[in-house]
Parts: sequence; structure tokens; C-alpha cells
Amino acid sequence: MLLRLALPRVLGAAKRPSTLRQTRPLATRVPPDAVRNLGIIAHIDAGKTTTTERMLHYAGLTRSIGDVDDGDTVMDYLPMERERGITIQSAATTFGWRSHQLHLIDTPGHIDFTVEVERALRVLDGAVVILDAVAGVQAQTLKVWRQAEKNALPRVVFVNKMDREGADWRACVDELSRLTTPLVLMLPGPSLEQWYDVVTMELIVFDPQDKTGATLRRSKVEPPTAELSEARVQLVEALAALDAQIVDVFLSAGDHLKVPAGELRAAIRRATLTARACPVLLGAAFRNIGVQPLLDAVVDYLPAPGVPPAPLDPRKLVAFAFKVTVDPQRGPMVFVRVYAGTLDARMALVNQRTQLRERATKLLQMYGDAVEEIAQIAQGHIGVIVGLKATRTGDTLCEPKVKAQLHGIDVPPPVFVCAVEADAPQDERPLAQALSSLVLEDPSIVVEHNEETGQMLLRGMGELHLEVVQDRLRRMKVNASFGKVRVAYREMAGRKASVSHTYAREIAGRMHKAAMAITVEPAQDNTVEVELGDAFEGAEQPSEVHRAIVEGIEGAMSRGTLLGFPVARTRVTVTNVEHFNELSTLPAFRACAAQTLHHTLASADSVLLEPLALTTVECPGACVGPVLGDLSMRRARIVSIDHGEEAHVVAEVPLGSMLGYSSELRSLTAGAATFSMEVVGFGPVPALQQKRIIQESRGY
Ligand SMILES: Nc1nc2c(ncn2[C@@H]2O[C@H](COP(=O)(O)OP(=O)(O)OP(=O)(O)O)[C@@H](O)[C@H]2O)c(=O)[nH]1
Repeated sequence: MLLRLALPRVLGAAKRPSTLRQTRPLATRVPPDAVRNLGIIAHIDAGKTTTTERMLHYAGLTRSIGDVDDGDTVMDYLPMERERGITIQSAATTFGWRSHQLHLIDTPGHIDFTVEVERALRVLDGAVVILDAVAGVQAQTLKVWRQAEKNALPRVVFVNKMDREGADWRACVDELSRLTTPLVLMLPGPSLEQWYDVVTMELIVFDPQDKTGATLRRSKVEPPTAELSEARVQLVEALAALDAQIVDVFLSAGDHLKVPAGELRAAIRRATLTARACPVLLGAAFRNIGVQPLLDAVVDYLPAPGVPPAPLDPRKLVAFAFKVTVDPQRGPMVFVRVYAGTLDARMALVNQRTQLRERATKLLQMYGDAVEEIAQIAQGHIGVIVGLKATRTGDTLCEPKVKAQLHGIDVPPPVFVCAVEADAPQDERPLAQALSSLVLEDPSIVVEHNEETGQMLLRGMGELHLEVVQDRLRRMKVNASFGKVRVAYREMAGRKASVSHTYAREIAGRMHKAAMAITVEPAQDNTVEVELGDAFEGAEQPSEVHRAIVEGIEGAMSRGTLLGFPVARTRVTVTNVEHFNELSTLPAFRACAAQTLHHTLASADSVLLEPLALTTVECPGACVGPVLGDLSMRRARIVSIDHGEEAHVVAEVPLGSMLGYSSELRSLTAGAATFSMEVVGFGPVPALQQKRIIQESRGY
């Protein structure tokens, strides 16, 4: 039910999370092959948080089971997350299962938080993909699946919500077979509490008397049912197509049913590690069914961290900061994965982006929102550093004298914007401080100060993203007001235009002068070309002059002349640069380039470009008519329509016309539809529309 997201779920005050029973589940120093760094990824509302809460409970971390519907979960611990029942920030937690140490990252399913998912995927070795047994593989599942694939992450699939009417695990497996080789390891039994284990050929019974589902019993199925035998045959056959060793085992066993469970597990593990096959488990987390077999599968089939990637020296510390949260008491808490060496408390670290030396004051292990201080974070593990002041998400940290740059995080350009203003002069400083800690935490937020209007602009990935930022600022007790959330357009030269301009200005008793001509024209991408000409032959600093002009142009291109949005798809050529001997300083060239470009763009009939979102709507077949009618009013270009009982509509729609879409779609389909959006590019705004946007924005 994606639509629920647009409207805050009204609950009472957020409760405390379920109490922690076991604060020291395992020492940090378990052998590396007993560590699993895993994420849970899925379409929104598939049940990630519900499943995670059960995992923590069965692992002994919580006394009672948290419930997203009651707002008392451990993993969703921001007040807004508890209120809305959605996961916003990836929360990392550590727990033990069968003598293994699991570092688990819960990732948000909403499209606005794709960067959060991306940053989590980078530090994981494997993932659990949760499907809703009724909805199957959904649009956002596909997106996160592809993200996982890009990172070659081995995956285990959990088909959740098997208790719902219309649950169809076979349809889920069919859909999965378009993406991978599904290895079905469980089958439904005679009742919701009874399941068949295809690997051990056992019946698993979740004791109906135990309301937490913690008690389960296993018994051999003798003789196996026809369905179980068939599933066993299919499992062995699927593995045989991928793994030569299991063929040998099968040939000596002589029968699919006689292949020993241990050999099967080893083959499933080998196949899963290649990321070409996925074990599939079934359950209903909300009913406390199926979570322990899922945890077993994590331990049995997902990879251990492995050796440090080349060319890292395994003895020298290299760590990657995949998340920063600013805690009011502790200050910035930097979540790291250690790729090589061992991180000790009080170790000096050099941030490879800033080259600044920082010192860790404490190391912590997180259990939901509870913490334990630890002395070390060993290679392959995930933990938290306290004491770093200037480390951002995506930074690499090394011990002094070691140089290494781990993969950064690609942040797509923010496409939504809103103005933010301190309520009174004394609120300006707290606002600036709060914004700078939010930027440390979330690299997909951009804060911009417009010197001409004095306005501060917040740019983000989506409506919900900016609402979350606003909500967090309010909770940080910052007194500020926010403008309407708008789409962040781009501006492009509408036609070829040239302007010559002379800059001359006296500053502190000294004259600065330069002159040049600039031509702009529409293009596929932004390019800047500077021809310095004969006047600069033999001059002392042609490369510095060149750089100053490019800097001036790049600065001016960040603010177009129509509404101040960044300039895109425009070719800029600088010619006839004039030199006035000692008057032509580098600042004069920089300022002249910026002013000339500004005048040129102003005479080039600039046009607005709007972000285009590829939008996928899934709805009951009967709702397709109204959904299409509404999309066409939003200037959508329909890409495909997949009719059926459950219809699938893909359309390219201007993002600006999708503001508030979730509540509209909800009323059109009585809450039966879900949708996802992804910005795929920019396209010109029709002339009439442009006039209206400019009028609304400028007020004239
Ligand atoms: N019937 C049924 N409902 C479930 C099951 N698991 C979860 N739910 C419900 O589905 C809804 C979404 O569950 P969450 O655990 O919040 O889903 P999520 O994937 O974490 O959602 P986001 O964090 O917002 O992406 C809640 O109302 C749950 O109670 C299940 O096994 N069966």
C-alpha cells in the first residue's frame, strides 16, 4: 500500500522501542567466516521492518516483538518513522544467530530514499529480498534488484505475507525466474503453521500455542508427499544446471531424494555466491511464521566478508563511511565498514577526501537504538565511530600514511526544491548548524544560498524527502519557515546568441578590467570552450586566465537568468578575450566571464527544462481507465500498458505534474494501486506552461 505514505498515519505519541534483553550478543572477534553483512531490500510495505523485528526477537535482542502498526519497532527509530510506519534512514544493527555475527541494515523502500539504499548496498556482502506474496515482484523490487545486481550481491528471497488472501508463491517464483534461477527451499504445508523444508524433507511446525512463533518443531516426512518430492527433484535439477559438483553427488546417490541435505546446502551456497541463483523461502512475518528458516538461510547461503579487496594491505586500516547520523548527545556518529586492518578506539584517521586528520574517541556497536562501547572494529565488520567532525557519508578513512580511495556514492541531482528561512535573526545560526549536520548525514540534500535574494534553498530527491528534512529541522527545535516544495527545473539557451561585454570596476583603489565575447547555443550537454587568441601569446599566465574564465562561467551556469535554476544542455564559446595589461587581473577575467555569460543567456530566449519521471503504476485491471485519464491530464506519455487482472502502466510524466500524486491515485483506485517513479532525464516545458510557471514564481 504505497499510497498510505503520502498521509501521515495518526498514532499517539511514539512509544519506546521494545526493551533490549541481550546487550552483548557476541564478542566482536568472531572469525571472519562467521560474519554476515546483509541488507533487507524490497518494495515499500513488503514487510522489511516487520521481518527485521522478528529476527531481532528470535536472536534474543528484544524481549517482545516490536510492531510497525503500533509504532514501537527497534529498527525504525526516528520519531517520524514510527509515526508514519515507514523506514526512512537505514538503521544498522548487530545480532547473533547460530554462532554467527550478523550486521543488518534495514533500508527504506521509498524511491525518494534510493541513495540510502545505494549506500547500504555498497557495504553489504549479501541481501534478503522481501516480496509481498500477493503483489509479487513490484516496480521498486525490480529497481533494488538491479541495484543489487550492479553490486553482484548474492541474494536470498523471502516471500512474505503468505497469510494474505490471494497469496501466490508460485506466481512470485515465475516472476523471479525472469531475473534469476529461483531455488525453492520451502513449500506450504497443510496449515499456516506447517511448512515443508525441501532441503531436509522435513515438516516444520511453528507451535500455534507460542504466540511469538519462537518454538518450532521439525519431523521427517515419511513417505514424502508427491508435491515435496517434485520440489526436491526440481531443486536438484536447477542446481545441476549451475554446479558440476552436485551432479557428481547426484550420480553416486542415484536419486534426487537421496542427495544428502549437507551436500545440497553446500551446492545452494556455491550457486548463491555466484549471484546467478537465489534461494526462495516462504512465510508470514506478521504471524511470526518463517523467520527462523530465513535466518538459517542467511547464515548458510550468504557470503562472509572475504579478504580485503586488492590492492589494500590487509594489515593497514581502510574503512568506508556509509552513513552519518548526528546524535544530539554524542555528535556525529559515523557508521563504517572496515575493509582492511583493525580500527582501534582512539586511533588517528585521515579522511581521504579532505586529507584532514581526525581522531576516533569511541567505537560503538549498535543494537537498534541501543549501543555498546567496543574496543575494536575488525576487518569485515560494521560499527560506529564517535568523535569525527568532518566525515561525510561516502568518505574513505585510513590510518596515517596509507592512501586508498574506496568507491564513493553516486548521488543523482536533486530534483525538488523548497525555500527555507530562519524565523528571526537569532535563529539563523542554529538553522545553519542544523542544515550542516543534515548534509553530513545525507549527501542527497543540497543547501544553497542565493546571494542576490538572500534566500536559502533546500534541494532534495522528492517531496517526501524534503518533508522529512523539514520534519527533522522542526524536531531539532530550529525556528524556520519553509516555502512550497517545487520541482527543480533546468534552464537551457533557447537559441544561438552572442554578446560582447567589458568589465571595469575599481575595488580598494585598484582598477580591474577585462573584456570578451560569449556565444551560447542549445546542445546535448553543457560544454565550455575558451579561445584566448593572439593577445595572450607569450603572456605569462594563459593557463591561469583560462581557468579564471572557466570558473566564472561555471559559477554563472549554476544560476540561469529565467528563474535561477542551473543551466543545462548549453554550449558556451568564449572569444575575443581582451587584455588590459596590469588592469586585467584574474578576478577581472572571472567576473567578466560571469557577467558576459549572464547577459548572453538573458538574450538567448532561455527555456525551462523539467525533470521527466518514468512512472510505473500497478493497479487492478478495472481501474486502468481512470488511472490513464488522470495520467493524460498530467501530460504523461504512455510507454506501455500491461492489461490483466493486475494492470501495469508505464508512463513518462513531467515530475512537476506529479506533486501530490499519491493521494490522487489513492482516491482513484480506493487504495488498491501502488506506483514508483524514477527521474530519467529532462525535457522542454511547453511554452504556455513555462509562462505560467514563471508568473507563479516571480509573481508577475
Ligand atoms: N498480512 C500480513 N501483513 C504483513 C506481514 N508482514 C508485514 N505486514 C504488514 O504490512 C505493512 C508494512 O509492513 P512493514 O514491515 O512496515 O513494511 P516495510 O517493507 O518495512 O515498509 P517501509 O519501511 O515503509 O518500506 C504493515 O501494516 C505490516 O503489519 C505479513 O506477513 N502478513
